[in-house]
Amino acid sequence: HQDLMALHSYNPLDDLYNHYPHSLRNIDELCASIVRSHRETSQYRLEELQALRWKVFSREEIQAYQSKTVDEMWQHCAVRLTEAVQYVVEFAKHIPGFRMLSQNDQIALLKTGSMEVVLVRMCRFFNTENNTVFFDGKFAGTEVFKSLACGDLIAAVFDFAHGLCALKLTEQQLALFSALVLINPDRPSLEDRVRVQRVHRSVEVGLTHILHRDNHDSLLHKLYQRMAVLRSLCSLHMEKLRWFSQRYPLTAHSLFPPLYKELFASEAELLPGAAH
Ligand SMILES: CCS(=O)(=O)c1ccc(CNC(=O)N2CC3(CCCC3)c3nc(-c4c(OC)ncnc4C4CC4)ccc32)cc1
Repeated sequence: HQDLMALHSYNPLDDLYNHYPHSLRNIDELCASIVRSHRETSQYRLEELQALRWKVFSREEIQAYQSKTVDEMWQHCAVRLTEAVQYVVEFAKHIPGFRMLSQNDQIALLKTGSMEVVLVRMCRFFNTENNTVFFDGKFAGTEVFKSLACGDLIAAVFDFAHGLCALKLTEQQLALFSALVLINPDRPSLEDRVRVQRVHRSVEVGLTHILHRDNHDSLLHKLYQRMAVLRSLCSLHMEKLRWFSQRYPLTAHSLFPPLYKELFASEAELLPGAAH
């Protein structure tokens, strides 16, 4: 019976605790710095969003959005997205190990990862009761984005936000999950994949540590499923972006400097210095 009990209560992290107590301190420090960085770069505080929770757009305001032309609405959204991406870049810079990567690897991770983290963060300002997302100062339903002519993409974004909200992640879990999404060793064109793998692994141990401490080990598997959905969402988005850029080359060229150049030219910097 005793063995059974021992077996039942076995947890891989116990090894970590017992054999490498010093690394436990490191894990706590790692988690603390990622959580601190998330809090300082989250763009909106949860209390602010809570206060605005029922501030939705009026019929007139929705009309105004819907009467924008396709490229006007894309431009408008691009400004909002670019703003959100800047906060994610700041978040990335404070993840222990991220700054040690080469400049090119930092850009390669941010090129695709920053959009994914924007989508992960969206669950912080998503109201599942009326299916609205905080956008442009109020909570918007899918109808606000009608003139983007990307109904399937917007529906997928809302579904993703719903799914992530359902997991009821704490800010700490969200911070570690965001870092895990960003530090992805499978990104294309990485120079030093092994180094990225090492940083990814440390963040993964941090997330496992947090989930174990919160007695929510089952969440890790669900978070990995969410990451797969995230990747498909972002490739759908890239498809739309290519379609949009072919149809409205001038807008795309003037408006999406960082991503446009990255999509259609050589390496352009996505880090804040170049984006302004
Ligand atoms: C990265 C800088 S860049 O390289 O210059 C760049 C790259 C791409 C684009 C065009 N895509 C775009 O604008 N998108 C796409 C998506 C919906 C699919 C994935 C995220 C999205 N979302 C929002 C958004 C929100 O942005 C902060 N906040 C709340 N809601 C929403 C909308 C419900 C989705 C607002 C714009 C927006 C623009 C600029």
